Amino acid sequence: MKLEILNLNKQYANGVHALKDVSLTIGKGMFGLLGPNGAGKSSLMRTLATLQEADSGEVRLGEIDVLKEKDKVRGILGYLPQEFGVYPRSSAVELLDHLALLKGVTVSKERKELVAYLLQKVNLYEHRKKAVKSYSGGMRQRFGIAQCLIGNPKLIIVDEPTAGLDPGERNRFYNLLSEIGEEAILILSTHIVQDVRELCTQMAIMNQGEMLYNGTVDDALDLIQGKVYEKSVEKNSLPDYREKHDVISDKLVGGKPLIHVFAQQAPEEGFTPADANLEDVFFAKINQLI
Ligand SMILES: Nc1ncnc2c1ncn2[C@@H]1O[C@H](COP(=O)(O)OP(=O)(O)OP(=O)(O)O)[C@@H](O)[C@H]1O
Repeated sequence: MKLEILNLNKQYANGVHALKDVSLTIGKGMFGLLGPNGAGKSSLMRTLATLQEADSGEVRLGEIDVLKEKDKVRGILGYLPQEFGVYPRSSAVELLDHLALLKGVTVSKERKELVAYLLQKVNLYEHRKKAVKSYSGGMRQRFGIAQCLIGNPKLIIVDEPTAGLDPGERNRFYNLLSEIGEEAILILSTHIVQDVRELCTQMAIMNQGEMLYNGTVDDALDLIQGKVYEKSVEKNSLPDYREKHDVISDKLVGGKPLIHVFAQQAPEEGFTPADANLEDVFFAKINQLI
């Protein structure tokens, strides 16, 4: 099964054009949708999850017309939104049981087995009786994945799932995602480059409603391989470098800015070839250098 998005457009009432002729084809496995805040990722995810109308365009999931046959999509969709609200006092078991019932698992014994299976899968079984509200960020996100998996979805959408997780929690969450990403189409929407680098082979980069890149992570890296140079510079000379060079990014290393520039050859004294990474591709695309 493939997800095909064709010329999708969305303009909000305030005039913001959140999706501009967006086209993408996504197959089975983990797909990374990368973009800075405000790029339009959530608008796209909400549209795919049938929670929001597009102005024009087409989306097909296998034989299903996603924009028209919403109930069919919902039957095979797992969605973890950016803001995942939970009922204040319900335990994980109660909440999952309730959600499974809403999703049509009406036989009580079946539901009980499913809930236990899901809680084990996301490693929350021993915390099953605690209120979800009391969970840490990482546990809550894993609970979010458990509810996503009810009904054995063919399309799984997770929107910015690792924001706010500490490194340990993030790693646990990565492992869980990579496990479930094998059997379905899984779209991971994120502004965190590391999420995509560690988990995805296929990816897209989006900014201001436009798709700037769509392809493999390796091809993305090839776009800049051998064309990134770095130099540690003084803070007050940054504007100068920005003016003279195609600066991809600057970040503080040991309190001093380390700049990455895009160039066909070593630009000047003091620059050394950098190991180009996905973050370089991301910023080079966003800043329209490539
Ligand atoms: N309901 C809405 N009404 C008006 N403007 C909106 C609405 N939802 C989103 N926007 C605007 O559309 C643009 C895209 O927002 P969207 O939330 O889709 O981006 P995003 O890439 O998911 O970013 P973030 O990570 O910040 O949520 C932004 O400029 C945002 O302010």
